[in-house]
Amino acid sequence: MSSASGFVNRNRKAFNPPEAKPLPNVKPLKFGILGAAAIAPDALLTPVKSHPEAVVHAVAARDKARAGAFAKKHGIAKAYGSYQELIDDPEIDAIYNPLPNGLHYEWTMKALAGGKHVLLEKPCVNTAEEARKMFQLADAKGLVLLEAFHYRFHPANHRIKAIIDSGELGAVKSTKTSLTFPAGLFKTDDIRYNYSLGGGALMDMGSYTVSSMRYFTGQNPTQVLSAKHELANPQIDRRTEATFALPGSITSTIVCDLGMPWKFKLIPSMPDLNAVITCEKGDIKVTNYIAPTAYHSITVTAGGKRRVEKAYTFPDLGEPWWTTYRYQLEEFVNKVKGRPTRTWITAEDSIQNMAAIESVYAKSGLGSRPKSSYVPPV
Ligand SMILES: NC(=O)C1=CN([C@@H]2O[C@H](COP(=O)(O)OP(=O)(O)OC[C@H]3O[C@@H](n4cnc5c(N)ncnc54)[C@H](OP(=O)(O)O)[C@@H]3O)[C@@H](O)[C@H]2O)C=CC1
Ligand SMILES: O=C1OC[C@@H](O)[C@H](O)[C@H]1O
Repeated sequence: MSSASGFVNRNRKAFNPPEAKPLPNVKPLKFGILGAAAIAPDALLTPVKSHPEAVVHAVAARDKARAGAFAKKHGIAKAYGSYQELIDDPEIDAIYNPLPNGLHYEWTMKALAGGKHVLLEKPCVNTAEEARKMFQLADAKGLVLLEAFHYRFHPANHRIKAIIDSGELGAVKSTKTSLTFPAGLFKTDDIRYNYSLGGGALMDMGSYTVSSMRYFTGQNPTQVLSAKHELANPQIDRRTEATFALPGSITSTIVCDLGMPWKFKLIPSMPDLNAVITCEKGDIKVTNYIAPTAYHSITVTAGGKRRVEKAYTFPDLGEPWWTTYRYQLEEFVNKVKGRPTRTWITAEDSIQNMAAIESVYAKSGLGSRPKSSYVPPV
């Protein structure tokens, strides 16, 4: 297939996937969604269509009419006017939590207390301490809790990691992971610009740049060497650039931006969705590690030679049109059903990611996003 027709076919099917037939004699995993959030269609509603063992059974919104309209639009059986009512629905097995970051802790704790598995949007909470408490509760209850770092589940990112781990290029010396978008994508009243809801570029786009830095190097940072923000308001970073020291004399740079100013106020700046991993004997340049289904390239340069790789499927799993979210759903269902998973984001991984994010805010002086005021019952 030519790369142009491959691009068109992949992206057409990614948004309109062929529908899977339910498996005979298998009880599907029933999801409930907290909030009629903008990300829910891409992250869960479309992926479940091609999964034979998952359905979205209910949605809750603070306003019942909003939940009803969302349910009607997406063919969801039930709509609730409060999040707790949905958690209390005995038919629901798993909660998808795409609430603003500052509400992740409270509603994930409540969902776990209600005996539900949770697929939780990134970043998992506002602080590492809250992350630890949440994963402790999941563990104590024997429930699955996954921070939805969907990019990790895609074969392209597995391939990058495999090239690094093969030793072909020698030890990693430095990395740069970026995620920047031009101004105009998010309005000024967006949750991302709201401090009390856990906003900030580093929390939003930056959580991926920190996560991918930690994934590609296989290390947690030991020190923040520099942290620089451009502010949208006194507490909110519109852009963050930071450098870290990691074990093995690795230096890593992250760059994230919620809205880069347009050039001459006329030309939108190009998004940067790229990663560069520089090793002793060569380097890997990745375009679009974050949504590789759309397109991506993995360019490996070593010993005067250059090759370009792509990976849309695993040899034994996936379709070229499977999105990162579809691969993630596959593993979430596997985990809940007690089957082996090839990719997982562990509790410690999520906790360390939050710790690294907080360390940047501490270095710059901007400070961590506020802890939740929710106190779980003893
Ligand atoms: N995995 C991914 O690719 C992406 C993940 N995300 C993550 O998903 C989460 C939601 O992002 P997104 O869908 O863009 O956000 P939205 O603003 O579209 O949705 C957030 C939802 O939170 C609910 N909510 C509850 N309390 C508040 C409040 N005080 N203010 C505003 N909303 C409130 C609203 O639900 P209600 O319907 O009840 O009013 C709303 O639907 C974030 O954690 C973000 O980081 C976002 C985009 C991409
Ligand atoms: O998770 C996300 O991924 C894509 C971005 O557009 C968005 O801001 C972010 O929340």
